[in-house]
Amino acid sequence: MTRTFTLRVPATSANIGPGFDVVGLSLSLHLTLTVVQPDPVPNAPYVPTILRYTGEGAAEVPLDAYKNLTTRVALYLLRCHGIRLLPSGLTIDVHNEIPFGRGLGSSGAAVIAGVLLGNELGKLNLPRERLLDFALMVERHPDNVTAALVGGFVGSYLRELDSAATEAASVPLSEVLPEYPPDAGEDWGLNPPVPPLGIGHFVRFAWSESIKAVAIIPRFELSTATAREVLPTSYSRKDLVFNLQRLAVLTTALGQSPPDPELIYEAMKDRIHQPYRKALIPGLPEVTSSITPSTHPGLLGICLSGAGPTILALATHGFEAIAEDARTIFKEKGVEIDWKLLTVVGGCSVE
Ligand SMILES: Nc1ncnc2c1ncn2[C@@H]1O[C@H](COP(=O)(O)OP(=O)(O)O)[C@@H](O)[C@H]1O
Ligand SMILES: N[C@@H](CCOP(=O)(O)O)C(=O)O
Repeated sequence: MTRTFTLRVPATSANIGPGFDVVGLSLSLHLTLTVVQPDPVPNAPYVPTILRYTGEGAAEVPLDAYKNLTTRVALYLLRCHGIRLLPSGLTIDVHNEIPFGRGLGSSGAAVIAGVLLGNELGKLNLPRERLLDFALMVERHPDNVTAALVGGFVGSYLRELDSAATEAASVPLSEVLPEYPPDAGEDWGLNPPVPPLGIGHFVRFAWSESIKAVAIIPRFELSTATAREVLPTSYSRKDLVFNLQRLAVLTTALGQSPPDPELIYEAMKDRIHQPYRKALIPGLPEVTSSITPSTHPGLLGICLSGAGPTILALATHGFEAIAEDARTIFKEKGVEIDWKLLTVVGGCSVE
């Protein structure tokens, strides 16, 4: 019997100021895949996957299943379980609400969609902790993928691995997700790098229902890879302590009702990544320093979303004033924006 299922994965905002590569928040924009898997017909020729795509990124995303990030991740999972190809005759309709390269976790969502897809197609029944291991072999910082997988306000760390496991987890991405032609020989896909067990660990923090997220989204893309290249490889003790102090407070402060703007605004400041990324995002320091709880009642805190260029303002009210004033500041720097009022949502689903 033909099988149809739907995968839904939320957008995420990583870091929330001081929690670089540590915390993430799942937000109400989704990547949705509707998958139709026909019954296998014995001895019939292999029918390649049809991938259709609407919404954000539709003009640029590859529709070849061997080039598209989501289907490549699904294939990686399948290859690790002895299945060399996607099932014959598969049709995947993708609708995407998450803008590409804006710091809202589009690639993390695509990777989580890929592990869910592989898990379903291969009937692997892997628990979500194991799905996270596979996702982490592709997206190597845990903040986005963990929040997209489990939902809510999430903190995560990568376990210290022994030297063999470290080596296994450090293989180049090109070996995890090789691009290859659909007519590759019978030997293709044997011995993919299987992830070590239990790479990522996470915990969900409380989240105050009254807090909404204003995503102020510049109309330009900034790849996460580029925004990571500008970061230093070491930091001063002063800057590390600055972030650790704030992160410790923030993880509890955002779950309190009513949330305290005095505490949160300061706790969302960062010295580990935002100062280095300002050269890539004209207007970033001006927006984050001039929109404050005293100038904008309802604002709790403001930070770069993920690697940017989106700015995330957490607030209980006054959303439009926050976003329109950010628009004015960005405009002075020659940057046009769109903004969206988002809520914190649950993690991915399979139906
Ligand atoms: N739904 C998707 N399907 C396929 N590829 C995707 C999808 N979403 C994102 N990507 C890939 O990820 C890239 C963006 O990733 P990245 O630079 O990490 O930015 P982001 O902050 O949006 O995650 C896109 O340019 C595209 O190559
Ligand atoms: N911690 C990462 C988060 C990247 O998030 P994205 O949504 O921009 O992919 C970083 O800051 O580099």
